[in-house]
This record gives sequence, C-alpha cells and structure tokens, in this order.
Amino acid sequence: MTTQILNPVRPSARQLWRLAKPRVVLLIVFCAVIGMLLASPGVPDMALMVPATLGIALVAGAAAMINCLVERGLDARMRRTASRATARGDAGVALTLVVALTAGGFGMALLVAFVNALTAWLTLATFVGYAIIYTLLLKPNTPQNIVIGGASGAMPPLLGWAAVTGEVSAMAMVLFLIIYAWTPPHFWALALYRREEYRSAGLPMLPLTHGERFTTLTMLLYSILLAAISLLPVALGASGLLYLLAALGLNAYFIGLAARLHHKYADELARRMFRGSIWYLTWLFAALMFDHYWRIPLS
Ligand code: HEM
Ligand SMILES: CC(C)=CCC/C(C)=C/CC/C(C)=C/COP(=O)(O)OP(=O)(O)O
Repeated sequence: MTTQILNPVRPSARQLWRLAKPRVVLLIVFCAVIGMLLASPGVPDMALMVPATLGIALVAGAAAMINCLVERGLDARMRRTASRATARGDAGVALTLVVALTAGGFGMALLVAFVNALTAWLTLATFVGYAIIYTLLLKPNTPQNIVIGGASGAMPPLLGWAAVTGEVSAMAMVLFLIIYAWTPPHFWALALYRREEYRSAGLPMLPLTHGERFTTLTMLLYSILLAAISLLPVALGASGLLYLLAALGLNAYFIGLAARLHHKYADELARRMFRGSIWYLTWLFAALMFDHYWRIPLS
C-alpha cells in the first residue's frame, strides 16, 4: 500500500490501447466501411468516409473501455481477461473514464459535425446497448445475453450505410441480420472451451446453464439461419455470382464446423469454430465488397 502511494501504478499507453479491444474494433470498422461502400454506386466522398470511420471506431473503442471498467472485478477472475489494466488495478476508474469519454466524445463530435444526425444517434444507441445494457444488465443475468446484446455488435454496417445515405434501407437491415445471426455461434464457441472461466466468474453463459449438447445444437441452428440470411443480398438483387459462390463456400465451411462440433464435442474444435467465425465474417463482407465493384450478374 505504502509502495503504491509512493509509486502509483500508471498504465502504459499499450495497456490502455488494449482496453479498447483493438482487434474486435478493427473487424467492426471493416464491416462499417463495407456498409459505406455498398451504400454508394462508386466510392463515397472521403470527406464523409474518413470522419465516419474514425467516429465509429472511437465510439466502439470507448464502449469496449467502459465494458472493461464495469467488468474489472469479473475480468480479474478469468484467465483470458485477468491481465487487463482495469482488472489488475493499473488503470483506475477516473483515468479509464476520462480516456473512454474523451475518445467517445470526440468520435460523436465527428459524426455530428461531418456525417449526419441519424448516424450519430444510432452510434450513441449502439454504445449504450453494449456498454450499459449488455454489460450491466444482460451479461450477468441471462444466458440469452449475447443474443439480445448481439444487436449492438450487429450495428456497424448499418451505421456505415446510414453515414452515406442518411437512411436505413432493406439491404442495411440484411447486413445487420447477418452479424446478428453470426454472433451466437461466434461467442458460444469461445464460451464452450472457456466455460470453466465463466463458471468461476459466476456468469450464466449458455454452456453452463443449458449444457454442451443444447449449446452446440443451438449453434448449428444459428449457423443454418445465418446461411439463409447471408443469401438475402442475392435474393434482393443486390449481389451477384461472385458473392453467391463465396457465400455458399463459407456457409458450407461454417455449417460443417458446427455440425462436427455437435456430433462430437472437443475443445480444439470449438477453438477452430471461434477462429473460423472471424474468418467467415471477414471474407463474407469482403466478398460483398468485391461483388459490388466487380459484379457478374446472375442472369
Ligand atoms: C455481443 C456480441 C459479441 C460477443 C459477446 C463477443 C465475444 C467475444 C469474446 C469474449 C472475444 C474474446 C476472445 C479472446 O480474448 O480470445 C471475442 C473476440 C473477437 N471478436 Fe467478438 N463478440 C461479439 C461481437 C463481435 C462482433 C460484432 C465482432 C466484429 C464484427 C467481433 C469480432 C471479434 C474478433 C475479431 C475477435 C478476436 C479478437 C482477438 O483476436 O484479440 N465480435 N469476441
Ligand atoms: C459502434 C459501436 C459503439 C460499437 C460497439 C459494439 C461493440 C464494441 C461490440 C463489441 C462486442 C464485444 C467485444 C463483445 C465482447 O464480449 P464481452 O464484453 O462479454 O467480452 P469480454 O469478456 O472480453 O469483456
């Protein structure tokens, strides 16, 4: 204690950066940028795209920091998260709040000043959805936490779309639904192989409340639902052959992984499914973008 007062611990910039969950935010921003590109026939004006991208990234990073702050006690009890500066006590409440609110406030200011009011409001709602509703209310109280909270994670492409067009179209909703249906297999794969950590933190994750078989079956059903939703861009006439082929391949791969996991559970397979979920989403969105610029019509 005396040493702490004489030598107060200061988190490094790297530790603070880690609280913003940069790799998750990178994929979030990637999906938001693809939402922007799909919303316009060519490439949207950079004077709009740059502040929109930066604004969404800053607010998403701020939401992640608030999540780390709120969950510092829980994080300290799980191996994966125990080294976060908030969990270790290296980043105090005041400092983390100031950094998160400054970053988030700057991000919101960019959206208000250079993008449009709809995007700013929707981004603020997404922030509240993740940093407060999911983190404080849903996560500790219901195994459906990530299904309901997934609505926040699914917003980025819709935010990107709204940034460019000032409205939300059917295609923007489809992009939202793709990430929404993807989230349960993404997260439950991790929750399965890390279930003991969630048990020690006392969190009601589906593998703990409903068991392994029920979780893997639910993941399989979500993967099938995801496959159906991922074909909607083709049904709407918004995507062509290139996307169709990529989606069929990626869905076969993802459903195959989910089916194998349900048939015979193994931690290693769950790990592969988690990593595979990130590849799936990255390539599905990349395929939407390539198809948008190099369209091969279906008929
Ligand atoms: C409520 C929704 C979500 C939940 C509960 C969730 C949960 C998680 C968790 C617990 C991890 C940490 C894995 C680890 O530390 O090893 C993780 C990693 C990751 N998530 Fe999610 N996630 C959600 C939504 C999303 C969304 C919307 C995206 C992007 C569009 C995303 C992209 C990623 C990526 C890229 C990683 C890997 C990070 C790394 O390698 O450090 N997640 N997710
Ligand atoms: C544009 C905007 C405001 C977007 C915000 C949405 C956002 C940051 C979603 C992130 C999803 C995520 C990292 C969940 C992690 O789950 P967890 O918090 O349960 O994981 P943990 O155990 O690693 O803390």
